[in-house]
Amino acid sequence: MENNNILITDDAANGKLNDGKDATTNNASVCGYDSLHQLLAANLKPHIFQEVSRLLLGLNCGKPLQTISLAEPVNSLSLEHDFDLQAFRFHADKESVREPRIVRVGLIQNSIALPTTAPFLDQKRAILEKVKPIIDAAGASGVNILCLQEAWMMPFAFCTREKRWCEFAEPIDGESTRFLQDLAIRYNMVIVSSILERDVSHGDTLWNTAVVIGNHGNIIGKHRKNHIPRVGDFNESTYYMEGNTGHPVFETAYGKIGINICYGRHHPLNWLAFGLNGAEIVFNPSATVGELSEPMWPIEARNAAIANSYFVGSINRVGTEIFPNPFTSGDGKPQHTDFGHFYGSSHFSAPDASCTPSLSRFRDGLLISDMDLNLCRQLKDKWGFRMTARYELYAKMLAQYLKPDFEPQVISDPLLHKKKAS
Ligand SMILES: NC(=O)NCCC(=O)O
Repeated sequence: MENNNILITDDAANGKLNDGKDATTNNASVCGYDSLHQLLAANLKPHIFQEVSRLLLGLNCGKPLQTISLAEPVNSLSLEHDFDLQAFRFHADKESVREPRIVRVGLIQNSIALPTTAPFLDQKRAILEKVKPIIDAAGASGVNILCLQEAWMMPFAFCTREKRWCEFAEPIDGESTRFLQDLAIRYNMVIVSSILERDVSHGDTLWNTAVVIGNHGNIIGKHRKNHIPRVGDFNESTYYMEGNTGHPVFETAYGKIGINICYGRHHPLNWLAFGLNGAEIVFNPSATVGELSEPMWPIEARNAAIANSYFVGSINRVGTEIFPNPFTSGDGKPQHTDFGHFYGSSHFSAPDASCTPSLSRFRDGLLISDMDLNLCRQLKDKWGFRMTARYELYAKMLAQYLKPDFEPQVISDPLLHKKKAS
């Protein structure tokens, strides 16, 4: 079947793709492919694919995003431990006053390692063990800043509402932080680790927290998730409250970073606040499922990067996690034992509207990107979003809106009421 110069085979139209892969071989795949990008690359003629990529991924400094080839042992690690590995480079224009500020950033997505019925300590240790070779690959690639997915050290059990999963919580300097501190020192790498935190100084309170570990293994600080979801099976408010750390930006050896944890990505003001505090890269460690959010996933982060003139690193976990006891979603539908499929698809977005292809929808993965942080200011100079933002207008509007006697500014068509009256 030939359609406007795009090759769509009859097999593809019927669910079989033209390399013989069956669209149904892996439910979590994109018609048999790891990602939409791979599906398009394999099924479009090269010149069509180039044009589709220009529109889908944008251009960086007027060109398609460059890939980077990584030296051994990185490729061997990815083969041996079966994780997706991709690497790209975002350029900025050459400036005459400032030197380029190139930083290598990594994102890791992973599934859990043992069934959720295994003893909790075994589950956590197995995840740490599984993620270690991926961190080693990041370290061997010279990654400067690495971010892991939301609550990477445990199954995302917050769908169950069962309190026993609280046992996975750790203090800021707990087991998983200590594990990462050693790796941060070994690889001279900043690591952002999103954990279920137990705040022992405040009555054993729980938080959803990102710990920022410096490249000398020191704990630079923490940020607690600002917006807690109450959607679908995301029953996180049963476990922890809205964060109390504001919108900190951490000045690290490699750049200024912020962390907008998962559901916070739906809140443009949350993204804005990290930008106002000077972030150059904002990470979005997430845990979200296909049915709920997949069409939103590539849009929100990219929009945040554009609107706030910074880079965004989006990370989502992978796999389907089955829990021992069934639960319902309060929607009259049958009870079930899983959240749905965590669709991975981690990627980077840049302030110039370009973005990388996504990692696999169903495999563990490491995404690496070099980024010249000079691009942030170059985009501020070009588009002037900060200058033209009219913050004073919105500060006034929000101050009004927060008052109990707020009245929406609506100007009704007088004819509307006349018609209603007659
Ligand atoms: N972990 C989390 O906040 N998930 C909420 C669902 C979503 O934001 O897609």
